[in-house]
Amino acid sequence: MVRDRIDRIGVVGAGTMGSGIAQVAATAGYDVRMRDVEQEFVENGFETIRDSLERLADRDDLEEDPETIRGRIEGTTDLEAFADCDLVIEAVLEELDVKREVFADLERVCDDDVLLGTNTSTLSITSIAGDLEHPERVIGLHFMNPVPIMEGVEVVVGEKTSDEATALAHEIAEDLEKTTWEADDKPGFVTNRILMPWINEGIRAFDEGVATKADIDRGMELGTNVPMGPLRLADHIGLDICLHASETLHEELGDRYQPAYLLKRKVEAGDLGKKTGKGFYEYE
Ligand SMILES: NC(=O)c1ccc[n+]([C@@H]2O[C@H](COP(=O)([O-])OP(=O)(O)OC[C@H]3O[C@@H](n4cnc5c(N)ncnc54)[C@H](O)[C@@H]3O)[C@@H](O)[C@H]2O)c1
Repeated sequence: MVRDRIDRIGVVGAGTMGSGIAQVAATAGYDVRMRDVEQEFVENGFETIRDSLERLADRDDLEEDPETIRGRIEGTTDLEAFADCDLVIEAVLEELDVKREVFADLERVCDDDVLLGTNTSTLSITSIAGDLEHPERVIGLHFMNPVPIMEGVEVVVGEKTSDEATALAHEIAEDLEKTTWEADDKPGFVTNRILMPWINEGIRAFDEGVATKADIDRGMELGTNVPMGPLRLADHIGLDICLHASETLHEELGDRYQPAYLLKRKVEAGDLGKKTGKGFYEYE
């Protein structure tokens, strides 16, 4: 059984994705509790939300004023704040042990009929829910970055996820003005299974001198009608995140998912893409 009346949504993690999920939930009219481990991280999350709402308001993309939307989000470091949430979405670090711990805590604090979503990019939903008493209400709700802009949400169905939980996950995502597709709990789901080898091949093509980085990106943008070529997209995602996702897929799916050498070297050098000002390109 999962509760289908959702008034209050909990978000675990106030980082890039957690703050975005909190923002779209509040924009859709839900009360939101956004939790991180330190107050400073909660404040950073609010700053990201403030900037994003202001940009959307400047473009006339909001139906309410930013302050009203922002006022629906309560920031906290207290786990017990999730006790009266009707749905909780986890967006903490991409580490299986950390996520399993978060879900064990959520199972303790939340009622048994509360749907629990994870925003994992590559980890198995079945493993995340493995030790729980009620794994049937755990599902992948894989939002894309940046959450307020990207329309898609990948719904990932674990071995034990119930049909009822799956139907509710689609419904909620659509209520947040997103469009969903569904994937089985196989490594990388649809998106990262196909995206990560594409990015790695773009990096190898650059490393092996097939073309300049600008021409690799231009070739893929104009030649295949994607908005960003592989090197520019990797910089936007973060090269450390691409490497981590590629390593997880490599472990699960074998050699065809081996990360490119140059991706590893860039991460070792601390050139992580747009967020550090330098990846394959330089940023102001
Ligand atoms: N960044 C992306 O492009 C992207 C896209 C899709 C999915 N994801 C996935 O979303 C998840 C979050 O990624 P992110 O980029 O937002 O990471 P992030 O590092 O920006 O944020 C993670 C936040 O979680 C917090 N945290 C860690 N343990 C916690 C706990 N026990 N309770 C509460 N908060 C905790 C951290 O302090 C941090 O603020 C990951 O699983 C990632 O794979 C990321």
